[in-house]
Amino acid sequence: MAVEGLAARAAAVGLLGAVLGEGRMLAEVLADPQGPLQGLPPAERARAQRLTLAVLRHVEGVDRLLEPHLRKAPPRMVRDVLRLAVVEIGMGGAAHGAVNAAVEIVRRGKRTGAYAGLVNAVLRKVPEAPFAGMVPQRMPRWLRQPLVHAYGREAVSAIEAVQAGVPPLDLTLRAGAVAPEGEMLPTGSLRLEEKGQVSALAGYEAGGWWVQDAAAALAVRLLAPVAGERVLDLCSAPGGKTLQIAASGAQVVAVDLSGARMGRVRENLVRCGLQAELVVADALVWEPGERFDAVLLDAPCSATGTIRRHPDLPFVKDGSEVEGLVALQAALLDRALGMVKPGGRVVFCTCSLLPEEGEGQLAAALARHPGLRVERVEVPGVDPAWWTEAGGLRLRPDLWAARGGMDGFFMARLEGVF
Ligand SMILES: C[S@@+](CC[C@H](N)C(=O)[O-])C[C@H]1O[C@@H](n2cnc3c(N)ncnc32)[C@H](O)[C@@H]1O
Repeated sequence: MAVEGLAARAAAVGLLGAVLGEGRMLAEVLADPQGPLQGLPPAERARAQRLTLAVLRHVEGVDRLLEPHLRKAPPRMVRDVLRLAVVEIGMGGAAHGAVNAAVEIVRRGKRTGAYAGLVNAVLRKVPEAPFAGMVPQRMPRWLRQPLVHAYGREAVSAIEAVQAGVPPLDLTLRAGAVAPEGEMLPTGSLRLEEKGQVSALAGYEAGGWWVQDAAAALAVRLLAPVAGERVLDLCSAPGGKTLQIAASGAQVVAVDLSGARMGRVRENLVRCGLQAELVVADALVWEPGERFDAVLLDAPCSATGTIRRHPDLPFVKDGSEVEGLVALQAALLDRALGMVKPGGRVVFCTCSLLPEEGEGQLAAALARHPGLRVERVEVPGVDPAWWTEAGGLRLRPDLWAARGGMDGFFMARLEGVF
């Protein structure tokens, strides 16, 4: 019997195995030509990816629901098949289609055929609306604990509730851009609920907009580049902020360590008809040969502010990289401060929720550089409550929760004598 959507579901199970079983980041698996998506047409690839993300957003609750029906732990692949079917039903999919596909995938598996009956029996016991009353998935302890300490239990639960949902798609627009229908956010980003294929959206070819989370778009607003200025974009790939700076009319020099990621900056610039000088280099050693009017440093970080878009992160990372990242961010910030003209400004930002990669970095930089000061400038649409006492912007997924939230970021504008 042919089961509709079997290939996409089987691929989703493969993706889940790579993330949950092998600890690989989803982006890396998706880009792997030998990965589970190989040979699938674009629509099926998109479906497999959508299903995988949905499962990763609900693993904890779904496992709790399955637990009473499993006398002993089934093989990992069988568990992922069960998780996928429950999530599909939870998302409103037809139960019979999800169950048939689950049974078929297990039946066809090399060592799982004997579990087909169990899968069928367990899934028949799943309630019609399995997500009802399900507690949002908690972040892992290494991350949750410092966040509870920084923001309180209630805020962390609110962050987790936002992370359980499918995030909207935010676009950054150039003046006069042809853009799809959406909600204009107070900060100027356009928010779409219904996404489909990005390249099929109105105005994509014309290049008047690009995808960038509303929170991410605020870093360049804080930098406020103006036409004719020389602006350095350190750690620039894949280039959302490079495009934004270039669109202001400033001359951008964009630096990134990764040649492959810089390729994406180039593609984005071409599509949008914008220009920037691209340099593939290590910002820790690169010498610009000039000083800039303004510098943006979007430093590498734990990316813990982006879990709603990357729900694989909590399953793959264990926090062990954070200490090294904090040291790297401080070193990059000192480099950035040395590349700006007297009287210029530096914006430091990270897409992290961890204070040590944000508020802590700011405090440490002020202690290292007594001539440095934090400038709190007017950014349209920014709620005054988002500013920290020290003058940084702390953005969290639970801000604008009813609208779908925003990525977690910390950003601060530094001026003075460096
Ligand atoms: C948070 S991402 C930047 C996102 C980018 N600014 C944007 O808006 O699309 C951090 C980037 O830092 C780059 N990076 C990491 N270490 C670096 C270094 N030592 N020098 C230059 N770039 C580095 C990474 O390759 C990565 O592309």
